Amino acid sequence: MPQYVMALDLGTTGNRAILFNRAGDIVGQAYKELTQHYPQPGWVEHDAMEIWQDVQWAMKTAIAEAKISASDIAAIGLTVQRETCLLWDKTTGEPLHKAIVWQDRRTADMCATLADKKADIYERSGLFLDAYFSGTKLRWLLNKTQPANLDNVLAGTIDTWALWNLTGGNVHATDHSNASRTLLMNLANQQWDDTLLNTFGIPRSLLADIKPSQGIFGYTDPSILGAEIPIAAILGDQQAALFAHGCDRPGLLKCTYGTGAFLVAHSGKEIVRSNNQLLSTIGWTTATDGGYDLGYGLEGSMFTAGACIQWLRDGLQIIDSAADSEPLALSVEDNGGVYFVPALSGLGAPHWDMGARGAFLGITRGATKAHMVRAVLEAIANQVREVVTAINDDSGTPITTLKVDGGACHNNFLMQYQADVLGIPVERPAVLDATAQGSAFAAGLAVGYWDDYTALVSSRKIDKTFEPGAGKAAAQENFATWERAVERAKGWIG
Ligand SMILES: Nc1ncnc2c1ncn2[C@@H]1O[C@H](COP(=O)(O)OP(=O)(O)O)[C@@H](O)[C@H]1O
Ligand SMILES: O=P(O)(O)OC[C@H](O)CO
Repeated sequence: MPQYVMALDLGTTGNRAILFNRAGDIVGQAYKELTQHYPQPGWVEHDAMEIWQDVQWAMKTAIAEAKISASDIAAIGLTVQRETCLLWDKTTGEPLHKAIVWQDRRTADMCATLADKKADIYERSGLFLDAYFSGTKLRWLLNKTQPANLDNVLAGTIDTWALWNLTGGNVHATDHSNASRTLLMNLANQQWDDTLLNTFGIPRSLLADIKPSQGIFGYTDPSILGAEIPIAAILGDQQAALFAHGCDRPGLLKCTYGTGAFLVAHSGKEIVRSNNQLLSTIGWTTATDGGYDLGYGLEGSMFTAGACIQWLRDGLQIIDSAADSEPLALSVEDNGGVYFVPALSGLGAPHWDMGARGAFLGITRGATKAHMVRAVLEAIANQVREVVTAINDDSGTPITTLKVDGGACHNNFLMQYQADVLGIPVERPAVLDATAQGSAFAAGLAVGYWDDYTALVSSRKIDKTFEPGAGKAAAQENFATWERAVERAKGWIG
């Protein structure tokens, strides 16, 4: 009997495969960072072939590390960076162009031309008219590549691309949580919406079938791993983390600090609309005999979190590794008056300003790289505070603890400052890969490998709870000054 569940976590920064045993422990994993392409300012692309090659490498390496065989795997859960999308030729399997990443701003002008449709788009999709989402990206790709024969073309987000390849080109599908990020799905009936398809000029024939997040999507082609393994869950990575944290009802929320930071609250079985510029989205859906169960979410999407740290490492080259940011930030008493606005891809929630750009303010002759690194880490937490304030206002019940996960949560300085600036405890789990864990849990539950969701998520261990401490007053002051810096950076372009 198969003894493991595999998660495939295809994030913006990198792709990983993780094997979980029945106790929910990790028994093998493999990770490869993904090449980021920046062909022009504000543009970000991924090579979809590189993603698929890295997925195959990660699966095989994790299996080898765990010393198991593919037939020991009961199910695969797939979770992905959302909104990033591509077109490919189904006869050759070749992408027509690099995938356009969610952070990419190239379609900001296209969004401006659709401004009169903004209210209708929000009403139908729950999303704002912003270059972040897939709708305008797919239109840009069609304009650019001008496919001669649309019958041979398929479109998809990264889950759809990976699923199509995993199944040997047999299944062209996505799940409700990923589809809800495209600007093309009607949030109320969970189908592709003809008016939205018209607005963005996307032929329906290019799009994947939308299926429940938890349920069988297909089986791996035996030529890949030597076994036919069911792909039994697909979720957007933020929704997968929501699932892992046990946030399955209103009042429960989490924040994931990966490339971006995403605060998502479960909002129940009805669509909840925000008064504070948060998105309405799908949490996840679960296949049932006659259809599916459905849960919605409210989301504050912050485009740049760990990505700022990657930029300090690769762009400015003032740190050697992401982990170096912690001792550097702690090497100075405070930020020395330096503030950073993390608008490297514009600003998401709660500002939704595609024209904002990143900024350092308050630099004097005494500023050092330690002050700048500290300012960047503080900025990541300050933007989370803005979104927590928005969620608190929408729900009317202030949150009392923040559950967190994601790569940047390794940073103790960031977590402590987050607790200080929020004035509430921040709870960090032992397994920070909650996105992978959530997709594994969802897949394992779908095939009966596990049978009790509540028991499973309750068995997760907490690594550390960061309580607001001596830095609380200073953090509150910092936040007030930082808000002024944000105002200066808004509307910089256009
Ligand atoms: N110790 C650290 N301090 C701050 N940021 C970190 C640290 N370790 C990793 N990161 C950041 O976390 C991000 C990777 O996290 P991950 O959850 O894997 O992201 P994704 O799912 O977006 O690929 C990178 O952007 C990296 O810069
Ligand atoms: O790659 P991540 O984990 O930062 O997540 C990306 C989001 O899904 C974008 O919406």
